[in-house]
Amino acid sequence: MPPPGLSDDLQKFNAGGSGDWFPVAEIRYYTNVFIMYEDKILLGYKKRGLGIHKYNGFGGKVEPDESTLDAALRELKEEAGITAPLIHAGTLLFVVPGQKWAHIDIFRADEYTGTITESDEMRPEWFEKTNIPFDNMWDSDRHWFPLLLSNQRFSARADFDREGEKYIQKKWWIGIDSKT
Ligand SMILES: Nc1[nH]c(=O)nc2c1ncn2[C@H]1C[C@H](O)[C@@H](COP(=O)(O)OP(=O)(O)OP(=O)(O)O)O1
Repeated sequence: MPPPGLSDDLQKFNAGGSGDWFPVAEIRYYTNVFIMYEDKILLGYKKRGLGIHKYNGFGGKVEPDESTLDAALRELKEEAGITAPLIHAGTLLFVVPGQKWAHIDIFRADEYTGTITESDEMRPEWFEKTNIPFDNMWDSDRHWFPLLLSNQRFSARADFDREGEKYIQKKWWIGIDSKT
């Protein structure tokens, strides 16, 4: 059974961790964009803020007056200097006790236009798809990346305990979204 917050008709891909799911909280919407090209994927090294020193896709909060897709395009331009024909790849619920749930819409594209440019927030860097720096990324990503890379839509939930500045993954559940 998928955990609270995910739809009932997902096919389980993997799950792990222990304990109870954290209680329901208000949702805040975010985006995250991954650009692929041939055998490579573009990640950004985060230079400031939450997730500093981790590699991630390009993204951030959805503003009240914009669609999720518009937010994803805006963040891709702001953080990496490019634009791309984005496809919705999946969603991730990032849950930390005492905070709003982050509902992250994840997009992918296999091409882009513009010149990849470092920003104040992110330093873009290409990685071979066979050599992704999972040890230097959010811990949940290694569990859903196989679906992102194989073009299978997914919905995932990852609950993290917070210890000071550190986020420690406690429990996760990844499902394949076969509706689309
Ligand atoms: N790849 C990822 N895997 C994961 O498990 N959690 C992620 C994630 N990317 C982001 N998160 C979580 C961390 C954070 O709580 C939330 C939003 O993170 P972001 O880095 O996108 O947002 P920012 O706070 O930088 O937003 P902006 O200031 O609008 O750029 O989602």
